[in-house]
Amino acid sequence: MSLLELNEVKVHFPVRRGVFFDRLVGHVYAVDGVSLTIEAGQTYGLVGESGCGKTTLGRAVLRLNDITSGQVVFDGTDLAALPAEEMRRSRRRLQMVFQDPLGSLNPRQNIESILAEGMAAHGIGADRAERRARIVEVLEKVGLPADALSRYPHEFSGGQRQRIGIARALVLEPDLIICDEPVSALDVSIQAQVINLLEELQDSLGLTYLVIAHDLAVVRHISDVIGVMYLGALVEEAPSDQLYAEPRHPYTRALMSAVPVPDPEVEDTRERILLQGDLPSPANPPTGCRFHTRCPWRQPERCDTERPALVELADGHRVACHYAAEIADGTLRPTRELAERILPEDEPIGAPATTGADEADEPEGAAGTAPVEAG
Ligand SMILES: Nc1ncnc2c1ncn2[C@@H]1O[C@H](COP(=O)(O)OP(=O)(O)OP(=O)(O)O)[C@@H](O)[C@H]1O
Repeated sequence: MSLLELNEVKVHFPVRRGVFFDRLVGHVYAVDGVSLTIEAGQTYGLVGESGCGKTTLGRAVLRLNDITSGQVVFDGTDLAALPAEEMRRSRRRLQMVFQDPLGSLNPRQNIESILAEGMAAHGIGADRAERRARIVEVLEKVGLPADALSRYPHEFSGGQRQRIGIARALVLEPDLIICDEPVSALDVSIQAQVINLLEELQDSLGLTYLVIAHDLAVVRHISDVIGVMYLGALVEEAPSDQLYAEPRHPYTRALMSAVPVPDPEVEDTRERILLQGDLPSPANPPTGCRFHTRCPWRQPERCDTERPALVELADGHRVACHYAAEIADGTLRPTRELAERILPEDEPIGAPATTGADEADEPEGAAGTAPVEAG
């Protein structure tokens, strides 16, 4: 059963200029038509470079950002259409865990007060004693001692603070938790502990997660399904193992090729894709396929003018690329100048499909090449 369904969700931020910011000069197309479904009890991992709209999408689900258009159907109700008071009540069931635990915890409140605040706002627990009992129970679940109650955020380590952030969500008994970069502020050694905790809690409490992260390794470990975002839109979505075994979108392949592999033999021989240019501005996204300005397989005309839909190629594997099938079976070769950088030296380059790669097709503003880096 699906718990959360997004239908063509758009979040466009107005850009205003003028002395009184009264002149509308354009929009930032932060999220520009995202449709996805999250099954109850599952984890959906959302990845992509910094600025691609992951956080804005997460916040839109909670209506912390205004939704320009589209539906956010949570357990059968379209949150985008709910009156403010009903939305406030629904928020108990949808919680967010933030990247920076310290920044999201009030330094002047002790842990009991931080956790009790949300409970009181949502009418959970008849009195202070009842709330305290519940808080103690949750602190134990997240691996914190009961004496944490009277302590303050700065007295805890980064990993413990993230546990407090998780506890703050859990005391409200949510169904869905949106974890926005839940471990990226933490030491690598602590990251695994927090990820394991999230998994244990999911198993014992039947939680559903939307995990937003730039780190593909983190997302892979925890996710059932992964969605890859580029400039406000999903470019690929697949069950986690399937995505790693057979990434189909050129952008996903580039992201994956930037992740180091621990085996030196594999590391030396595997595909490495260096993307040209920087991420275009979401205030002025490219026409056609948004990735065409950086795509090693770009075909002039169609890619420049026609926006590809997210199409199901295999069971649960959706890709937004006009040439996904041809790239996968090798009938479409990358363009010549990029091919030199992405193919092993002795592999022949060629194929007529690359002929469009002349000076005139150089993407605008492509100031060189840079390995793609997410987050
Ligand atoms: N309130 C806002 N007003 C205008 N533009 C915004 C606003 N919030 C975000 N943006 C822009 O929307 C785009 C998407 O931002 P968002 O934070 O969602 O990306 P992200 O993928 O989560 O990146 P990061 O990993 O760096 O947080 C960015 O270009 C950002 O500058």
